[in-house]
Amino acid sequence: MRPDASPRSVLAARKQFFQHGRPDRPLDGLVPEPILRSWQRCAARGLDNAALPRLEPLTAHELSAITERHERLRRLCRPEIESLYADAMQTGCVVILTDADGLILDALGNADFAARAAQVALRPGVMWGESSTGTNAVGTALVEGRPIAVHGGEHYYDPHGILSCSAAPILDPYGQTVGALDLSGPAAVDHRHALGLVRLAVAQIEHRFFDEDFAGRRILRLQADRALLGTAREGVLVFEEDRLVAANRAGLGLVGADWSALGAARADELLERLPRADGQTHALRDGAGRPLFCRLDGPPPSRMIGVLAPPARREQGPLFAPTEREAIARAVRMVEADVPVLIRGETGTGKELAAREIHRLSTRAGGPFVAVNCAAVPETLIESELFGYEEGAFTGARRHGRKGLLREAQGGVLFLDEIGDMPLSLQSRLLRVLQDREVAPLGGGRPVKVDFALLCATHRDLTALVEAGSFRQDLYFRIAHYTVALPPLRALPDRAGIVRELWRQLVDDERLTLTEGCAARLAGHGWPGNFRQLAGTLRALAALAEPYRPVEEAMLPPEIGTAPVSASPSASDTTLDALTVEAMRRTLEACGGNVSLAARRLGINRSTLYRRLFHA
Ligand SMILES: Nc1ncnc2c1ncn2[C@@H]1O[C@H](COP(=O)(O)OP(=O)(O)OP(=O)(O)O)[C@@H](O)[C@H]1O
Repeated sequence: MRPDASPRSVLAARKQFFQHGRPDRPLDGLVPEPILRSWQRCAARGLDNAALPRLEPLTAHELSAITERHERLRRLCRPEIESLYADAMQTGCVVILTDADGLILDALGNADFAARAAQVALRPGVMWGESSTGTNAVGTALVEGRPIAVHGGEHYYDPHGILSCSAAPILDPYGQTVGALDLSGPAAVDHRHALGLVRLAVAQIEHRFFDEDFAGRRILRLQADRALLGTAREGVLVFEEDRLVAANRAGLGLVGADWSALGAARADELLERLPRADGQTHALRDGAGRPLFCRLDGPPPSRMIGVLAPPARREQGPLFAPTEREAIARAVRMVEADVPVLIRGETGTGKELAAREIHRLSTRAGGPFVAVNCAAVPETLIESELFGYEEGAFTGARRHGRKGLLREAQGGVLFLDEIGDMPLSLQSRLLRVLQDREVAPLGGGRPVKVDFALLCATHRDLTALVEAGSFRQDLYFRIAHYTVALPPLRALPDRAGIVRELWRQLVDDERLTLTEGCAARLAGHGWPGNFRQLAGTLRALAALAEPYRPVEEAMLPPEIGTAPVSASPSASDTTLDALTVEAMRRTLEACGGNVSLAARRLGINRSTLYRRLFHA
């Protein structure tokens, strides 16, 4: 128990506040100010302290969807949770991580106390926001926006008097609250170091956000105490084109600024100068003349001031989860052994990208990759396209005939996309080619030996097509020896991570970023069009975004992420469409009507841009 608020004074305060019904009267310092403010907020909401709080725990399914949305937060917090866990085990506590609303995502720690804590619903899936659960460390820290300890009777609800809790909000580098970390134990035990431990852990977690989001960028680390530079207690400020774009609380405090300085304050308004980016400690003064120790990490000076550094080369390439990567690696071995591979997955799940990846990783990488979309080529042309023809084979045939795509894939990979749409007659011809390993062009030419690896893809259920008689069973057996099944985006773990990584890959401007909340909402959406649809939306958001103003949830169509993750296309798709067209218009305007330039910026074809804007 904290020395400055004895159980007796808290009891007296409760009596005065709850029994004598004097919520507006100061309690003469019987409880700390933030606790009194919180009691007053709760009383104003009509919460009854003597009753049990109304709890509506999430179902296991809902909880798992929400924890998945917060995968990045959980990942970045894991090392601190684990080290606090060791402490919690010894002191009979639990470590708790919540989202920004106070919903418990994880609770780890001493089993005895965890069982008692569960009696007051201190467990995953339960909301500990102040408006529902009264004064408590998590909820009140989130409302007050700072670390807070709530001991025993300081909790609003009587049954929570068995708890002693210390919590601190976790902020991202843009000042957005993304969650809270809490250490809770029995009220009877003295946990005087708990708040300090939680504070330190949160400072470390917030540093980790910087390490991940701003690796290789201009990060200024600062402290008034030289010995604290390089520790979790150092301040952090990030500058872009000499303007402050991200910070932690300590960093802002040290230069006398607040969150409104982001995107607005220039380096020379906050500090006498920026030190050289040499990783050395420099002594300088802040804007008000107070001494500080600073270290600037990041790109060399010539790229630092005034000029936006050219974007660092990003890690490109498809995003596949470990399971799919393993399936692709096995597919490569199949290809080496001349076994055809079938790639299955809904539209936009990356079937063609997977096929290209298999080609890239195989010993056929030096050979061609020939892709044919069996659904897109007219039935009348597909035979000649694939098998080629001799000169004069039919009216309109090219003078010297045509080799055909099967022969063009010689030494490489032939990728037959939408194989389920291949006409039956051609299926027989393809089967013969696969058996004989030779192609006879239309018009009676001599058969030619072919050597290609076959990859096929489909979003359809080929076995159902076989049963319906529209797909040959023998061809099915021939092409489906080994199958790579690509899951829909909504079934993948760490979708927030995927959203961020795809954003990094698609948006060639590091000044444009997404807030945590925005990434989480995007991650929670169902995306019936999978990666293709998500990529389109991210491009649209990027076109609407402003430098140094992270894209916030408010910029998303309201339906995104609020509907449960489901397979069915939702009404949001029409809004997404509108958002896309709006983004196209704005980009075209920004490019002075230059369609080619606008299309390049959006990463789409000119023809697509024309079609969407002028023939909508
Ligand atoms: N794993 C991935 N990582 C990154 N981007 C992806 C991934 N999968 C798909 N995409 C994006 O989605 C677009 C569509 O991918 P792709 O054509 O490979 O999908 P598909 O499953 O073959 O689609 P369809 O069935 O409609 O032909 C790509 O251009 C790319 O922008």
